[in-house]
Amino acid sequence: MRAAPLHGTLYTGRVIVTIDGVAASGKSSVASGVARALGVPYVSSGLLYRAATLLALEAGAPLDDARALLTHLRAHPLRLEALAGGNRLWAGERELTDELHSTRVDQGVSAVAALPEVRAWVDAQLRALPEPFVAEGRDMGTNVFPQAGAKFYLTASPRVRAERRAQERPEDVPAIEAALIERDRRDRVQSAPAPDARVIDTGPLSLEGVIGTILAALPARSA
Ligand SMILES: Nc1ncnc2c1ncn2[C@@H]1O[C@H](COP(=O)(O)OP(=O)(O)OP(=O)(O)O)[C@@H](O)[C@H]1O
Ligand SMILES: Nc1ccn([C@H]2C[C@H](O)[C@@H](COP(=O)(O)O)O2)c(=O)n1
Repeated sequence: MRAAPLHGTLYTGRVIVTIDGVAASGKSSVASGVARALGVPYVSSGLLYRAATLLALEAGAPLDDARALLTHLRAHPLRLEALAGGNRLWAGERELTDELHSTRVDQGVSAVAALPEVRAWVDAQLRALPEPFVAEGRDMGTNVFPQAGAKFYLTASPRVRAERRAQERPEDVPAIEAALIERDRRDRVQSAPAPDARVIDTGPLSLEGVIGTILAALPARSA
């Protein structure tokens, strides 16, 4: 992996790197590694959709009721703390981060993310963040930051992704694989590579290998 100083001057300006991809393709791990190497924060957009879903579930609000969800979000403002080492998500003084990757949030989040009003709300939070940063999600390179200096899109087969995720969760590989395929299907509308994104199949690569591939592909000067 390249050392941070190589990109130190490049990423002090208004530069955004986007890393999109399918569920569990390694977006947040890779974005964190790239951000650390560049000495900038990374931004996990999925956490905002996950937090909106958790609050709706807790309030017993229907996940397809955009008006109720937005009213709730305005009453309970969320704050994304974007750091290179990891992102944290707060609702007022309460930290939600550790509750955002539960199975029930996984199952509900695609319905919430399908609502245009919620997407507009999330996009506004993201566009208000100070540059530079590495942004990961589904539509960072296509919709939210089309002006980004460098764009990547991560893929891997559902089986590979499920095997990786099974190392983190006490569920069996076929059940995780089926859930990933279903979430990919539900997120398909907003999850496509930008025409100018480099697509990376992470299947044959280690985490360090993917991070190194991205660092090596960054333009020498893109500000
Ligand atoms: N290239 C890789 N080689 C091996 N393991 C990897 C690789 N990329 C990611 N992983 C592992 O796969 C798991 C999923 O990665 P991660 O959580 O970063 O994916 P994600 O795309 O952000 O997931 P989600 O879409 O659910 O938010 C983690 O355990 C991570 O360490
Ligand atoms: N830019 C984004 C980011 C996320 N989503 C949706 C789709 C995912 O199922 C969900 C959780 O994201 P993850 O943590 O898996 O990255 O949020 C989206 O539609 N657009």
